Amino acid sequence: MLFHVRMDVAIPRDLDPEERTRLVTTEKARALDLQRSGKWVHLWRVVGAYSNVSVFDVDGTDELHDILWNLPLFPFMTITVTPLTEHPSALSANP
Ligand SMILES: O=C(O)C[C@H]1C=CC(=O)O1
Repeated sequence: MLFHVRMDVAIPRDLDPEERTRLVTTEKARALDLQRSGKWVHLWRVVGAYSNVSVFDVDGTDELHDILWNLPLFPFMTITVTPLTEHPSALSANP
C-alpha cells in the first residue's frame, strides 16, 4: 500500500546541540536504510520549511505506524498520513 506522508519537524531550540546532532545523524541513517529497502520510495524537502513530503510503500497501516513511531525524530515531528490509490486516469491504469 502507498501512503503520502508529510513530516513537519520542530526540534526545540534549547535541545542540547550534541543530542540534536545525534538525532539528525541517526534519522538520516534510518531514512537511507528505509529508502534502500524500498519502503520509503520518495523523500522531498518542502521548500522554505523544515518539512518533508514522502511516499511509503508498505504492507499496511501497522507497518507504516511502526516505521514512523520508531524514527529518531518522531518525538519532534507532526505527521500527516494520506492513504493513496491508483487514479483511474493515470498512465499506469491505462496501458
Ligand atoms: O529532515 C527531515 O525532513 C526529517 C527527517 C526525514 C528524513 C531525515 O533524514 O530527517
